[in-house]
Amino acid sequence: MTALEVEALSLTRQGERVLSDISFTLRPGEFLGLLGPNGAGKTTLLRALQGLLPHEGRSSLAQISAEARARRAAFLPQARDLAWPMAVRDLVALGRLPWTGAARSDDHRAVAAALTRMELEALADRPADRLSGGELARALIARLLAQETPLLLADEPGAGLDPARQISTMQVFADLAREGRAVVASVHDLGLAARFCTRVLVLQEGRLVADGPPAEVLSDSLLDQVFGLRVWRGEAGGLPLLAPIALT
Ligand SMILES: Nc1ncnc2c1ncn2[C@@H]1O[C@H](COP(=O)(O)OP(=O)(O)OP(=O)(O)O)[C@@H](O)[C@H]1O
Repeated sequence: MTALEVEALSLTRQGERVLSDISFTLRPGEFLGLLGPNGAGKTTLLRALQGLLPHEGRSSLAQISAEARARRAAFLPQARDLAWPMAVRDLVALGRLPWTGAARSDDHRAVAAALTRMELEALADRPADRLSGGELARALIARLLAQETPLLLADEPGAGLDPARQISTMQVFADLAREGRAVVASVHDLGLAARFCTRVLVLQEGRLVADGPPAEVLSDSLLDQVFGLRVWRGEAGGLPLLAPIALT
């Protein structure tokens, strides 16, 4: 059983090749970190594989109806927009909209669980337009969680979060993967990707240049070649530490 199959996906925008021949298969239990420099194609890939952008090739998610897709995959876009002011609890409850019939009896539990996972209980009744940027980012992640889909797609979920919240959010995604969901998140923090992701996929100029466990993929030569970075490496609590030091 697979959570997502992407086969030979390519995309051209304004005559420029933005994605070239991307193929990968994701299984339940995987937390995939999508890495790559600015402009490498991470956002484009996250959108194209849902069928939100015209592309060549195949994605299992792009082939199904929008209704079925919303029950299979939840998406956190890069923009942290709030369409109109509403209480945080109601914002999170929007994640339940794809569900109908008997599944709606789970709404209360799913919203409460998402608020708890993102430590938002104390803010649940606050109008979402009166949150800080990081608090709103957490509320939007809670909306993603409340959708309770087998696959979660998140574009830079750590953006705007303080270091502790970045760690706890990566931990939430890692836990969800361990519980049997599949997660794809674009991540700029190589250290967090190394610690929490079970697998990383590295994009460079729209091409897939590496795919595998972080310990194997994030070699000195790859980080030099793709990011132009030299890193410090260590270990804490049985998990790898990796911190950029300088440009190569
Ligand atoms: N609307 C658009 N029209 C044309 N080109 C675009 C458009 N949006 C993005 N691009 C180009 O597509 C390429 C990939 O962009 P994308 O946003 O997917 O990169 P990214 O890896 O998500 O970058 P970042 O880390 O900066 O968020 C870039 O060269 C970008 O300039």
